[in-house]
Amino acid sequence: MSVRNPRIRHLRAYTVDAQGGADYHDQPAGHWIDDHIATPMSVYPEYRQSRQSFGIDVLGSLVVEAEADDGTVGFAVTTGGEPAAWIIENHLARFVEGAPAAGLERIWDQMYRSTLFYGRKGLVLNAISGVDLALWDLLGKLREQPVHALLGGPVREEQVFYATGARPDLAESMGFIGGKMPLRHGPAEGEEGLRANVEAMTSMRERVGDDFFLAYDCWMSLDVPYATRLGHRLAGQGVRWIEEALPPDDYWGYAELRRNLPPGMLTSTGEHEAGRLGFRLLLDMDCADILQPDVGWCGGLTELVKISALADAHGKLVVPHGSSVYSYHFVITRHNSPFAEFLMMAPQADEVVPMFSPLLLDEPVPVGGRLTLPDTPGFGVRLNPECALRRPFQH
Ligand SMILES: C[C@H](O)[C@H](O)[C@@H](O)[C@@H](O)C(=O)O
Ligand SMILES: [Mg+2]
Repeated sequence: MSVRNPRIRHLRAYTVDAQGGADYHDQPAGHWIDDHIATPMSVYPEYRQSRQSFGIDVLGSLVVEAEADDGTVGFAVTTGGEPAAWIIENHLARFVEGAPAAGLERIWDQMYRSTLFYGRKGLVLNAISGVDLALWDLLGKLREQPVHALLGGPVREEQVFYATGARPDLAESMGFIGGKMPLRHGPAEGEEGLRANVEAMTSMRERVGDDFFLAYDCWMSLDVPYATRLGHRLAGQGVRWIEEALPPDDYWGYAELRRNLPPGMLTSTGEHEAGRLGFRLLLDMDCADILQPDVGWCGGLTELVKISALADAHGKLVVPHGSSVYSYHFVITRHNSPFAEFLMMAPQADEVVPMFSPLLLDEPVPVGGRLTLPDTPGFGVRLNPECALRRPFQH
């Protein structure tokens, strides 16, 4: 069998006008994901009730297409919208076009080094991730292999999932192994808020079985004293981990919190961290038991492979944040990623719907909390032709 290894002739970045998609925080009113959820902005009463009120959905979805000179097209979706599209078209495309489709490492390195003067994390790494994932999809299609095969192949037959959403009790009945709820109140909401946070978890524990794990997602909203008190008030309730309690740059705080939490209650973070050096800091400083890179934000699959190897060498789990099919292809190939996250995108978290709906076709979802990935080449998904793409900048 001959190996097709053409060059990349075109890189294109699009935005999408539809709601939802890769920017899954962009949902209609009444959706659980935009209900009263604790955030760093909860210190301001006027921004407590809705995350959209402070702009959680301003970026929008990004679609990146990479076309090889034999006409094969790979693509990926993530968040980033117009600002990321601008970076890709005006800056990153030069490192991709003309390069061999199998030259992922060199392309990644050039994108990263050339943007260091304004990048390193955040939006620029979103853009790099989008390009990197599109290139993995392209390579899989050229090689006629699923991405998980390019990564070394599955280490297990099927993937099990925990669910994130407002209704872990319903998730349990759907077959998920655990449920993670958003914390609703931040420190500025005082003792009453703390009591409500504890009561919400206590009542959820009463509604689920003893073997079903629960976790609290704090979305960067707390400080060390509050998170420590919350952890101790929840002791004995089968709370497996306290997630992203602090701002992502507070490595010192995470290390302290990890020491403070009651035995058996783990610390997790990394959803808003990027790059192997960011994760190295989390590991070196003993900040967390579980790392949660988002493959659409942390630098893509090329970087996630390195982050995961570092974590593995430190005996830590990597349970990637969301990112749908892009993380499933990775998780199935690694022993230190024993389960995956599924974000419940149904407005009331009462049914399983594809996370990036309506943007992708063939997006796999867990059934009974489990998933066997198909062997379709690349990531095995297609763009939904009903979602109109717009290319705001063309190089
Ligand atoms: C539910 C959380 O507040 C976020 O919306 C979600 O993106 C995330 O933090 C997660 O871990 O899934
Ligand atoms: Mg989270």
